[in-house]
Amino acid sequence: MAELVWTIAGSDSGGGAGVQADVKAMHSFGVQTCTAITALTAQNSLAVEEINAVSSEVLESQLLALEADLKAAVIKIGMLANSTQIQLVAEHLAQYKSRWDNPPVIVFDPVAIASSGDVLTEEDTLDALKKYLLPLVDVITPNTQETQVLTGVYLIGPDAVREAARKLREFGVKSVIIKGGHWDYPSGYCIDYCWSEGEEYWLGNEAIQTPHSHGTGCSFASSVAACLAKGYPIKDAFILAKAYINQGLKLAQRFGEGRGPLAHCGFPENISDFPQVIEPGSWLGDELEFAVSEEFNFAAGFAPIGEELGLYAVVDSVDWVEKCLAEGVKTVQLRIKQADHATLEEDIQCAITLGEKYQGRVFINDHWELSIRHGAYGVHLGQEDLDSANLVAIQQAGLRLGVSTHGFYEMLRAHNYRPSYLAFGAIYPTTTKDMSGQIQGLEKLRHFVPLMRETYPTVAIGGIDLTRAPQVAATGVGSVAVVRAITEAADYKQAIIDLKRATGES
Ligand SMILES: Cc1ncc(COP(=O)(O)OP(=O)(O)O)c(N)n1
Ligand SMILES: Cc1ncsc1CCOP(=O)(O)O
Ligand SMILES: [Mg+2]
Repeated sequence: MAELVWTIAGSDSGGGAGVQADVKAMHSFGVQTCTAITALTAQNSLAVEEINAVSSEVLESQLLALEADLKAAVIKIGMLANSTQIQLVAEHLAQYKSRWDNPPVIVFDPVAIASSGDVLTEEDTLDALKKYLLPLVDVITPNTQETQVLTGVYLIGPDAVREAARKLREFGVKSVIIKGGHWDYPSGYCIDYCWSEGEEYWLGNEAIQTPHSHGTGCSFASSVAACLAKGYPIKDAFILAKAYINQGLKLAQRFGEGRGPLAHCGFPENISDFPQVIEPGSWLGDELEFAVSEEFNFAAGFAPIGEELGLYAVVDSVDWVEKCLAEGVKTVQLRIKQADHATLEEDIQCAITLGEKYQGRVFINDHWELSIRHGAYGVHLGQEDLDSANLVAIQQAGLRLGVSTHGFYEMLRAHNYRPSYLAFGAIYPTTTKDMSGQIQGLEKLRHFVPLMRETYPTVAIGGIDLTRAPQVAATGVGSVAVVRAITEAADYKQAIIDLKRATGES
């Protein structure tokens, strides 16, 4: 069943912004949308001619109808025409938050100023917003101007952006996304910022030059809302919304004499529409004056593998490495997690030698220094390891690098390093490792694979067994990685034959 999202916003008769944009963007991400209209604006591509706020009764009748029967997972709020509407909506939201079994996530796009420059709200709304609405908001998505109006902070650089986000949190907002479409810092780039649960995320890409950008703010917030309803973490909702806007700006057309609307073209499927995850030490990171740690040793472009990895056995002993290689598994990982494993170096050395003997690809999990020392085929690293491992040394030693990713943000972060392969996980719940909160499912895997398979061999891992293997392989992923499906099989030799057949390898 599709997830339900409401938009409480104004109607744009020109069709480019407001609820019209919201419904299109939400549809692109596959959620069901309900609407509560706050105002009927008379506008076209040139200007907002008139704003007719609906009465409190009309607005409330819509909310009452929806709350009685169509409760939302996420509620996106756009234009609220006056302080009476702000209070009314806030009262309802407060009730939903306290009374619903599953309280809705509130995404607020503080539509203060339309892209044509017309002010869409009455002047006394600012105080009402701060007093009644902001304390209920989970995610706020202001643009540069709106941020400045709400916080009084002029966005002259990254520290000012952080300071503005801190001020917004003081109003009670939980997470903040500040859109950089009008920021132009560094010149010619569009930089966006997200703060959530103590973490900050920066995304950037070259600004897309088009006059046809009407409705980008509404569409961005609606994309975030839809992705949150779909269960994506905020960092993934952030990057997907950004990719959606980039895609829509590239394909936007003129309608009328003024600014045309953003194009709505479905779930973003082209890697070139995704922004860069900005990290310390990158060019954009330097431009934004990100602090670089002493251990920093960025490297990108690791030795290629040249083909898909096929059935991939992830095992915890040399004995299992040999058993899998001997049965014709072409990719095997030695994953020893005990810190005090007495024979660690010896085992790694043996696994590497076995890989050479059977002409298989043996990856070593975590232990990159020993992998370099003994000339492993490759190493597999997690996201955290990317901060601490000596990537330059791994690259210079010619080792292949596999990187774990859990979602779109991590996938785009890993892409900065141009590794030898990308792993997506965990696809299903697993007892092998605590992956709580990181289960991706098949639907997300279906989106990851086409984005990356032209550039990298791709691997799916987590909870995959013989019954699930065919549907995982059907996503087009190049490799299925398993632990228990081999090591806990009644007959591991038969399991290897069956898994290979189920994934189309033989
Ligand atoms: C093929 C493959 N994919 C993902 C992982 C997980 O690696 P990592 O994130 O480093 O976690 P640990 O395995 O170290 O717990 C993997 N090992 N192999
Ligand atoms: C190491 C790892 N990384 C993500 S899930 C996982 C474990 C997969 O094990 P299993 O195949 O037994 O579910
Ligand atoms: Mg690891």
